[in-house]
Amino acid sequence: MTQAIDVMGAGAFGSALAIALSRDGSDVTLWARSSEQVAALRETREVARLPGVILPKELRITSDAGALGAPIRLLAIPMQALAQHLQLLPARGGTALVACCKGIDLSTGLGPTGLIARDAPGCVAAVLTGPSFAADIARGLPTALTLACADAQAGAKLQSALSTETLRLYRSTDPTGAELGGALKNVIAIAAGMVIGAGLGESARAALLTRGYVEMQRLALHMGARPETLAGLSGFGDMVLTATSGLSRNFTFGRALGAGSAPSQGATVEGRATARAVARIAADQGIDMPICTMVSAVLENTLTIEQATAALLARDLREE
Ligand SMILES: NC(=O)c1ccc[n+]([C@@H]2O[C@H](COP(=O)([O-])OP(=O)(O)OC[C@H]3O[C@@H](n4cnc5c(N)ncnc54)[C@H](O)[C@@H]3O)[C@@H](O)[C@H]2O)c1
Ligand SMILES: O=P(O)(O)OC[C@H](O)CO
Repeated sequence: MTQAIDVMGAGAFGSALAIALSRDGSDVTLWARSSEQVAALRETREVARLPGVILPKELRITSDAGALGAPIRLLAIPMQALAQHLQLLPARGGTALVACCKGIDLSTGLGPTGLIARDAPGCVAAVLTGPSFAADIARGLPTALTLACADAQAGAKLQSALSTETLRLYRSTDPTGAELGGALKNVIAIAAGMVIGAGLGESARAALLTRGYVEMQRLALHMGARPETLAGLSGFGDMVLTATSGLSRNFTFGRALGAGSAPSQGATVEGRATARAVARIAADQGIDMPICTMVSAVLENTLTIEQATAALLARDLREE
């Protein structure tokens, strides 16, 4: 049976997922925010953020939320826009809302499934996350992601509906761990970019990733996540991709800051807001998160990268 899926957000990731699922035979509707964007997409079938990629002709494109109604809705919009989006464009009860964004909401400290539970209580909350560049998914390159949903039965159905020949989903019943891994790795990727941009070397990056991963685990476990989730695709896997690739917006943002040059404007760099949210949570709840806190301080201009590096190196010596 053909599966109907709505994808909200016609940026890089939403478009890539819509393309992959449509090619796989699902009945996909891609929702974009403005009628101008819809008109351009319908006319050219090209996505500005995915150069060279053409939208399949079967894929419907709309800005009319009234035209949506599939039992599965993917939410591929920036994290800080999710709360408002859920309130302005509610889904009918029973819809599976699959968050595809990575971050922590600044005003509430909630992750995407927490916001869905709060703002769409009659819906199923799930998160799709893990190491993947939109361009790779759109090109049909092999990719593995985590589909996490607290309801095991609903999660298994989503895993099956959203997997394709090249997009392989592993399921988890730990959305807290999956979404925190995806959020925190962006902060670590910014830090890794700063290290490389500032010329501190590959050894320093390896040390930072290892200690950054300890911080990811520390915060996530404090929030009730399972350690194996952090060790999986959504945590360790995505940290490796994002903190080592020049294709990552978070890494390249940090690298530009480290090199003392201006980061490119207009890119969705989720780790910026997440760093602030994490620094706040760490201070409020007394969780030791030195790297994330330093990233936040550098972004707030209260520390330079040199000062942050010196402060991290001067911490008390400890057991690993
Ligand atoms: N691009 C990737 O490779 C990739 C991979 C995995 C996950 N993600 C995640 O997907 C999410 C979206 O990233 P992206 O790469 O598609 O970003 P993008 O900048 O390419 O697109 C974002 C989309 O959200 C829309 N949008 C912005 N503000 C909005 C609002 N207030 N209400 C509704 N829609 C709004 C924009 O119009 C745009 O269509 C992020 O959380 C990102 O971490 C991206
Ligand atoms: O370009 P980034 O840094 O937002 O990373 C994209 C994805 O999250 C990588 O998994």
